[in-house]
Amino acid sequence: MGLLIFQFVPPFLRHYFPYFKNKSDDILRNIEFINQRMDAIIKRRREEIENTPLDKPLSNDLLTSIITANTPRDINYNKIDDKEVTRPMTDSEIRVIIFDGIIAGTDTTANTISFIVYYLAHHPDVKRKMLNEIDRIFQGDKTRPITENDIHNLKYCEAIVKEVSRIFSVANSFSRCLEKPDEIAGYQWPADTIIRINIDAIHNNEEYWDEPDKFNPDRWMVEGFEPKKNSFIMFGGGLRVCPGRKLAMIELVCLMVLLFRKYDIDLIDKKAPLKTESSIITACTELLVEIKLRN
Ligand code: HEM
Repeated sequence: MGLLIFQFVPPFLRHYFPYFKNKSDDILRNIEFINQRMDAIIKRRREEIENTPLDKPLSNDLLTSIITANTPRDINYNKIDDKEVTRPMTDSEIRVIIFDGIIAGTDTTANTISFIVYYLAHHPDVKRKMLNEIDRIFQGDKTRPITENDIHNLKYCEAIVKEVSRIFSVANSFSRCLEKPDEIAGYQWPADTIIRINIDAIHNNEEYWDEPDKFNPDRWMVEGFEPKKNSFIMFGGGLRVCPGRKLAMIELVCLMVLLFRKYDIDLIDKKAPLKTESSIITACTELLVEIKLRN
């Protein structure tokens, strides 16, 4: 709603029509609150970094990496000779990056894991195969940290993430604006036309996918399999492709391991349809599950 009101409701209505004014004022107050909180967090971390001697390690997290980028703490410091590209980032730039990550990277992964749980419950053969992979790699150890090597070996888990996202993508569309007039699908379009690219339609198109309606993670396991160009766009594509795609994949595969190596998760009601609501993303509105410790 926040995004939509500023995109579609003209400033006059937002400034003078009480219904829209109250809504937009509310959102602006929330943004102000979030900005202040984030600025305080950034300031505190900057101070911690500045108070840590150069030869002592820093904590290994995104905020620290962004603050130290292009400073002597950065392993790539001085490797590029362009002063504008290589200056450290200001607090407001850092805030925007972190905010973008929270906005774009929270609901997307959270809803995708819900869809994964739903599809696994409906495909016991796939779930069994996934558990075999997890048990083979972790040998029944339910607590050891997941390593980078494990992530590379969890191929079937990755195939499940891709297949769930192909058949039920959390991002249902994304947009592009034409810079100049162009022909698309046999029609002429003027410059500045906004095109919405329908991810679901492309992921379910028979021209690109064999049996598109079939939930089949094994299609991703075939040696050398690559989807046709631009036919798998869960993360968009081109210059504006999702910058969090690798992080998202790692998060989702790790979450699958953390949940399923320790717990048996099933749906309370297998006959209930997946309840969702679609706007900018498709969100899961309810998923009742039963969680038991695995033997
Ligand atoms: C399952 C998880 C995710 C999905 C399905 C997803 C999907 C997408 C899609 C479809 C786009 C539009 C790309 C385009 O226009 O070509 C996008 C953009 C973006 N995503 Fe993600 N995303 C996910 C997770 C994340 C995470 C974890 C982060 C960061 C922590 C992130 C940050 C962003 C940002 C900042 C953009 C805007 C990029 C731009 O406009 O240049 N996303 N994402």
